[in-house]
Order: sequence, then C-alpha cells, then structure tokens
Amino acid sequence: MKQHISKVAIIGAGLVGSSTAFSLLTQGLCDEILLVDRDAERAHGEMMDLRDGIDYLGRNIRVTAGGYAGCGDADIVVITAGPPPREGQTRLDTLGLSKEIVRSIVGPVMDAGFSGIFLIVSNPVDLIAQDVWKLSGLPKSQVIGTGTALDSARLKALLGGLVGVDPRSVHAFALGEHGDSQMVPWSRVTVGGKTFAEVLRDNPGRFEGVDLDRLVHDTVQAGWEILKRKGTTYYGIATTAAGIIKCILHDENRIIPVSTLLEGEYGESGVFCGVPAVIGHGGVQEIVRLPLTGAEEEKFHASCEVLRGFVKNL
Ligand SMILES: NC(=O)C1=CN([C@@H]2O[C@H](COP(=O)(O)OP(=O)(O)OC[C@H]3O[C@@H](n4cnc5c(N)ncnc54)[C@H](O)[C@@H]3O)[C@@H](O)[C@H]2O)C=CC1
Ligand SMILES: CC(=O)C(=O)O
Repeated sequence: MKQHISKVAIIGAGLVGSSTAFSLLTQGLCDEILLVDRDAERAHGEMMDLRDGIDYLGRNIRVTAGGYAGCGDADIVVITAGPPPREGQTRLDTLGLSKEIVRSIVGPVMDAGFSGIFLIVSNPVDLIAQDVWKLSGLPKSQVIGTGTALDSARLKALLGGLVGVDPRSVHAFALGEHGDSQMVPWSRVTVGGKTFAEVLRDNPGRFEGVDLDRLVHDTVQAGWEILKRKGTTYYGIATTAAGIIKCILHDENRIIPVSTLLEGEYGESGVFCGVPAVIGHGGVQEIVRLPLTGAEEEKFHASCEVLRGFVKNL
C-alpha cells in the first residue's frame, strides 16, 4: 500500500512563512512543504535556501515553490500572507489589507480541491480565521487560528521565570483576542499541580508585590517589546505554528489555546477567539470548557465583544 505523504502548503513566504517552513524542516515534521507567494521569486529564493540545508537534516523533506494548484493535496494550508503591524498600529488596524489578501487566497486554494485544515496566522488572526471559515465553507473544526497559543507561551515563560521552573511545568492560558483585550483566568493557572494562588501564598516573602494585572500587561506587550527592537516578530509564532501542525499531523490530541468558532461554549456564539482546544488529526476535536470565576467571565466576554464589533464587517 502507498504510504501517505504529509504535505504542508504555506501561503506567504515572508518572515513568518519562511520561518515556519524552517521550523517544520529542522524538526522533520512533514514530508513535503510547498511555498506560495504573490512574489514568486521570493518563494523560489526561500525554497532554494531551505533546500540547501537538507543534507544536514535527519531525513529528506521535499521543498517546492509554486502556485495554488499544488494546494489540492495538502493536509494543511497555512496562511501567513499579510502586513505585519507596524509600531503604533494594533493588529486590528491591519484587518482591511489582510482581509483583501486572504480573499485572494482562499478561492484558488479551494478551487484546487483542498479539503484539509487551514491554519491561519495572518493578523488580526481571530477575524481572519473567521473570514477563511466563512469563505472556504469548510467545517469549523478544519479552520484554526493560532489565536492565543503564542500569548499563552509568552505567559508561561513569564510565570516560569518568576517561579523559577521550566515553563512547560506551568499550565496557563491567555484567552480571547490575540490582541490587547486578551485575558488570563488566574483561577485556572497551575504550577506543578499547585494553583498559582497557592504558589504565591506558600512563598509570601518571595512573591510579595506580584501584580497579576502587570503580568497580563507584560504578556500582551511581549510582541510589541520585540517589535520595538527588531521591527517585527517571527520565530515565536513560527515555532507555535509548527507545534500546532505537529499536533494535527501526528494526531496528538494536545490541548492548545487556538482561535476557533464558539457555539455556546463560554456563553458566546458566532465569534472566533482563543480558547483551549484538543488538536488532533481532524483539527479542533473539542473545545475545553474551563470553569471561570464571575470576574474572569466578564473579561472574557469583553474580549469577545471587541472581536464581535469587527465580525459584522467581514
Ligand atoms: N498570529 C500571530 O501570533 C502572529 C501573526 N503574524 C502575522 O503574520 C503575517 C505575516 O507577517 P510577516 O511574515 O512578518 O510579513 P512579511 O511581509 O515578511 O511577509 C508577508 C508575505 O505575504 C506575501 N503576500 C502578500 N499578499 C499576498 C497574496 N495576496 N498572496 C500571496 N502572498 C502574499 C508577501 O509577498 C510577503 O512575502 C502578518 O499578518 C503578521 O501580523 C506575525 C507574528 C505573530
Ligand atoms: C505580531 C504578533 O501578533 C505577535 O508577535 O504577537
């Protein structure tokens, strides 16, 4: 029997797209990578550069550059085309241009016979994922935005540093918009099985003055701090996207906060936003419903409300 060749198509071979390809390649996460870009020369150049390292990888991975026809048999199409926000802009400010770009992409991908999973990275990621879901006609499980996966990783790194443990021993989620209105349900944060409140209570001297609002602020600002120094961000999101792709291709059923359509979960409907979800072969297998306190619910709804204000214009 012929073995399945896992194929990831990346639309937008800019900094995020090419870094995602590099991450997939160096981790050996798929068999084939296709790069598509409006700037065909750029995609071709990235393909050539990526191919140059193949001799030093654990195995051969096919890297190509081309048009949308090659998306038909892809397992995953990753959309990273779009203008990164500039200093002084919010991600929401890039909606107009990103929307136009994404609309020129989804039709040709679907026309190629694509029936796999869209992973949306382009900002504002929640709204672009919602638009792709609407345009593609695919089931909601098959359209995933990276959502607050990156913010949650940033939060875990902050908390791990504060407590002095590996961030992977911290369980914490940023929820809502991948943007300024995101929130953190502190009642659900645990470190090695202890709630964060217990960690603070058991070490009063050490954690005196820890300000939860400040930690949320620093999580939200993390991207801007990078942008201030190097103009844009790409390695963090590329590794995050590759992590989600790994969950899908390897059917890991790992829980990651991604942007997905809410249909009553968390008391919200009709909006894509970041919530923990089980990610496996079919995409979003299940949304994990975290019990939130009343105050946390209010903050979550406020974030959804920000997004809803834009959904009607999609
Ligand atoms: N979700 C997240 O956490 C993050 C999202 N991003 C987003 O990723 C996107 C890409 O950022 P960068 O790679 O830094 O930008 P970039 O400018 O380096 O690359 C964008 C690429 O898209 C291509 N492109 C533009 N219009 C196209 C079209 N109609 N069809 C095909 N390709 C097209 C461009 O030619 C360019 O190569 C932005 O929307 C940015 O905000 C960036 C970091 C984190
Ligand atoms: C640019 C962006 O969305 C981020 O780094 O969070």
